[in-house]
Amino acid sequence: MLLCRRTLAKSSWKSSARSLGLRHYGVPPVVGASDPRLDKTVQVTASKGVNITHDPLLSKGTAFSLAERERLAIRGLVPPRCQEMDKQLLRVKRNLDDCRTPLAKFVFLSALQDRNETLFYRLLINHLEELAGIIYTPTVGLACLRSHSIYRRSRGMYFSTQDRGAMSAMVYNWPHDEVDVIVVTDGSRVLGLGDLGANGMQIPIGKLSLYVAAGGIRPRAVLPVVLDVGTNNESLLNDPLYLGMDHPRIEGEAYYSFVDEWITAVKSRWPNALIQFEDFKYPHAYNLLNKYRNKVTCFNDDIQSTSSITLAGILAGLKARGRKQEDLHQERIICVGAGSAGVGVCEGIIDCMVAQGRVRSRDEAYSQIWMMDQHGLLGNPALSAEDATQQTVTRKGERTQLDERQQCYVKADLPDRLTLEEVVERVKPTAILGLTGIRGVFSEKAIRTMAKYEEKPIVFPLSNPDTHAECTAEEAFAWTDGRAIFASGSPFADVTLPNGKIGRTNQCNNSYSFPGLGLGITVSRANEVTPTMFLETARVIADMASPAQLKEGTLFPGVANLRDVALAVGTRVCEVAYEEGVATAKLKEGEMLSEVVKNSMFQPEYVPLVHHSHY
Ligand SMILES: NC(=O)C1=CN([C@@H]2O[C@H](COP(=O)(O)OP(=O)(O)OC[C@H]3O[C@@H](n4cnc5c(N)ncnc54)[C@H](OP(=O)(O)O)[C@@H]3O)[C@@H](O)[C@H]2O)C=CC1
Ligand SMILES: CC(=O)C(=O)O
Ligand SMILES: [Mg+2]
Repeated sequence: MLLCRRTLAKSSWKSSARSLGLRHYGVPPVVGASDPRLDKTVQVTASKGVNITHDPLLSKGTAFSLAERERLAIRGLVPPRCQEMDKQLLRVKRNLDDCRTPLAKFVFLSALQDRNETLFYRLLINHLEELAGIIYTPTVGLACLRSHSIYRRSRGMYFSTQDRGAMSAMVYNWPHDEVDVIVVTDGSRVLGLGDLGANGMQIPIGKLSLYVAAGGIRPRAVLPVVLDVGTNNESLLNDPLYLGMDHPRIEGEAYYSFVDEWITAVKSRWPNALIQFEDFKYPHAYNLLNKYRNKVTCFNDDIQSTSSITLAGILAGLKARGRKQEDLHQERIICVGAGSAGVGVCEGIIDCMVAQGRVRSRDEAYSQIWMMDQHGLLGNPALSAEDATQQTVTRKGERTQLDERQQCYVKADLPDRLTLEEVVERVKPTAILGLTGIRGVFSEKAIRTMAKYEEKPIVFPLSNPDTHAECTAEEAFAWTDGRAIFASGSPFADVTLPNGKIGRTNQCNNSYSFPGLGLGITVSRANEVTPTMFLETARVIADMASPAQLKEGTLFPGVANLRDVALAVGTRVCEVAYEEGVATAKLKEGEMLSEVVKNSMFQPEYVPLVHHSHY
């Protein structure tokens, strides 16, 4: 049907709209309207012509119908044949498969996202398992390292030290009034790759792509942000192509007041937006979380959603061993890494032990976790001097003062700075977690010793990307005679064991938790992110694997099912928001929360585009 723009009266357009099966033709919705369900029916736009074909949120590439081409003034601007999404998917997948390297695939997918987000997200959802490893860890790590070389087009917003005093005006440069989720980094600890300054932008972009693909947040309602406070990375500072500020990081009061100006600016324009702090180095990560957690809707991904998924992995691991989740307090856990993620993960485990009511005090829960940093065990310095058996290597540099969070884990009965091998021999752990960013920290000797005492040791090298994992899957299975319950931060392939059986690998990454958390918080419009939300996220995910999967060592649904995981988590988080009185969205009488959450999830489909003058 060809609709002629010039002769189409408003009333006749409405009847034509009805015949096209459009549901929202009554009250003109605005672009980016607050009800996400509007996006599924008809999209109203003030744009025309190339402003549509060049807008990744509006473009359909070759799929504009003749009627749309006519009424939106794009006749002749695209090839004549109207080719629907199935053919487009065929084309982009073939082109993607032709890319020789993961980084080339990353660049290809970024370009697709920049010209047609609907197609990008459909492709991503259809091939989530394969493509998550490109837009997210491990390839996103390489993209961050090379970001200044592969730069094509800007996405998201940068706020830098030259923008002091201007941020409250700058937020209005963003073209969308509705922002549901902001992921912000200062690039100070990007995965396990260290300080990458403004190159860190690829992390918020990748996280938000998963917020959309898995969590069903609308693409137009996400905002990736870099706070460019400088970098201490000499090689970037000396690189003429580097795109960030060319000075060392600001610290102290200058740093915190910079972040404060940004938070104030963001909240003045988008008071309901969820802010996810990402890849901030320790202790800034904790300081910012503690400063803002009761003032704005925010959480720290590395601290809190990592704790949810790691706790889920341990709880599922207990079931895989034939134990109960309530046996958590009997686990002896070594956590190698005492930074944001290590401390955050352990706090989640402690919270769970306390919530399960199986420990008499929080201190009793702390006694089940042995924490290590690069200097070794957090132990008792007075005992180190006396301990004759201690083989502690001479370690360079002094440990800076442990803060009150880390102090909780100090073991008074063990010498300070014991090596991993020494700790394993003395503690006989049942589980070991790696959150160091350092490849090879789990030594063969340590894991073999662990496997002497525990039939099914939980071995979780959680650092990203894969090149920075504390051990590989092959190593973990080889050193435990195939008995390890294994999960890593970045994906590792299953391992064929010498006896022909398969050593199952799991990806234990916060990508299992943050999309659902964001979904539940967005739908409920929670004004606070509560500790229960993280505990319940863990519980929901821990219960997802079937007994048969657990028996063979599979702890979670595969990455291909991230959308189902996010729906389950999002529904529970939404319920918690109402139960705890932090939800501000009104529910209609008789509405089922699970249906509300499900229906709110963005689906990448082409919807009819309507120019607003037609209303
Ligand atoms: N799987 C997932 O979902 C997630 C994984 N991570 C990964 O966790 C890692 C750490 O992140 P984060 O905690 O934020 O980083 P931080 O920099 O805050 O902490 C790193 C910690 O590792 C310790 N460390 C460094 N080298 C060694 C070593 N050789 N032996 C023992 N400990 C060591 C550091 O000790 P010291 O203080 O003495 O230097 C520090 O305590 C990153 O690689 C990240 O990718 C993070 C979040 C989520
Ligand atoms: C996964 C993640 O957030 C990290 O490695 O930092
Ligand atoms: Mg992170």
